[in-house]
Amino acid sequence: MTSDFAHHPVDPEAAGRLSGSGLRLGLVDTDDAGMFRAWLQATSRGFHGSRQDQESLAASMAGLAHRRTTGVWEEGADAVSEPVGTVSSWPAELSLPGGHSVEAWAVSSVSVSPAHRRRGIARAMLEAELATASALGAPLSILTVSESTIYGRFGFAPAVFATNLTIETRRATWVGPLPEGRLRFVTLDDARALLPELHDRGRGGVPGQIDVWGLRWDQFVALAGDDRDRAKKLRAIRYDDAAGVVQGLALYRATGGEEDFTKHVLELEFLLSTTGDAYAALWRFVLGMDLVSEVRAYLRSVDEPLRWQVADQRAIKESIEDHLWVRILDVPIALEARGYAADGRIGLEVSDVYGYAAGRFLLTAGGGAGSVTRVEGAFPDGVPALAMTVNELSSLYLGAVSATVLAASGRVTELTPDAGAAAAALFRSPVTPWLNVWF
Ligand SMILES: CC(=O)SCCNC(=O)CCNC(=O)[C@H](O)C(C)(C)COP(=O)(O)OP(=O)(O)OC[C@H]1O[C@@H](n2cnc3c(N)ncnc32)[C@H](O)[C@@H]1OP(=O)(O)O
Repeated sequence: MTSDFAHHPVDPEAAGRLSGSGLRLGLVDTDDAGMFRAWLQATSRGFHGSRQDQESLAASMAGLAHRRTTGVWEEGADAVSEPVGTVSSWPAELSLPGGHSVEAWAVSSVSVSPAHRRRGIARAMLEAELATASALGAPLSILTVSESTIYGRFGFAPAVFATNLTIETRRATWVGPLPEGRLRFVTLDDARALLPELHDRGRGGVPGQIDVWGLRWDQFVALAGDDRDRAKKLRAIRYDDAAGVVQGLALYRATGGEEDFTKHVLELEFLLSTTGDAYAALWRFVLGMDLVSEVRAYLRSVDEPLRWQVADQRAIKESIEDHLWVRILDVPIALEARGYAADGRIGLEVSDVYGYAAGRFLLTAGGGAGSVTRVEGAFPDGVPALAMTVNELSSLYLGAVSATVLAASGRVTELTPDAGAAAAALFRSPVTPWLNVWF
């Protein structure tokens, strides 16, 4: 993808449509402090955030300047007035099954002023993002959503799920491994220095993870953001293995305990591990904490080994939600980028109201890799085939959703008997997809 993605001209079709309503779609020059500040304040208001103070504006400006930053203004508004629509985007490295990765067009900060909603501004901005991503050669786009009802119409679909855990510590006696390494508290600055390296070491093996930007790490350790109470209570603990190599880190806060001091809640904000050893050591530490009756953990994998490391699985209550949404734009490039757990062929008839992913494709998987050809007319004899929209193909892409389930739900049509099972075998991911950040 071109390194000049931030300056690629806005989509003329979407811009023309908005112009007909007295609105201007344009890029924010992130070197222009006044213009960028106004865009950031509009975005914050759109998400019911605080009016940003100078310190947090400065952090956002430094941390987000590299992104493509787009706004919508009322015609005639000057450059430093707040836009009525905001969106940002950038090429993110998305981990795929088989230890592969792809550059995906990440979309974030979609907001429209509450005074300008339901007039098609978000639609124009999203359609412009898809056109830009496609023009720049991105095979797919990704986002995390505030509401799950907005993005299906643009071809996005849930592709990675995440779970929030509530754990009753009294029942969660540790029965897992007893690692031989060492746990020790570190400062938030030290945690900040460790997080990117630990994340980068582990993310390639987990489909759905992305490369995380610096400002997000600052926010994790409360070095950015305006929640002072959170910053005061946040603790960081690292795990070094028996050889002395750092292999994991956890961030947590203890809250509550006012009525009964033995019943604090431990909010596990982040737990990152690069080995099973580090995972077990950090979870064991968290669950064994004195004066804590409940642990709450956020954005965890839907397939946590933890379930098998406590005496009573019912100590863990889960609340699963869609998390990462995917929108495939170029079917051959996207499907050839990932690895496959089985050999075989499958025919895919894909419809897409925007046209990007529409067509008939033959996927041939062998030796872990896949190749895709376009098919005119019928699929070859004997090849199992499925029909679906781009949404379902996007849900299947990372292996978190099974084609048999989508076939049973009626979302995917089996054009030949048992094609769902054949596709499920090909698309399956041996590692459960997971994404541990919002963007
Ligand atoms: C990737 C992310 O950034 S996720 C964050 C999304 N942003 C937010 O939640 C912030 C608060 N909300 C907002 O700023 C706005 O309400 C937005 C961005 C969600 C929608 O902006 P609008 O300009 O009002 O949307 P627009 O008028 O273009 O509507 C486009 C379509 O989405 C639908 N839509 C808009 N908002 C919603 C919603 N909250 N829930 C469900 N559907 C919605 C509209 O009905 C319309 O559907 P249609 O064209 O198929 O009939």
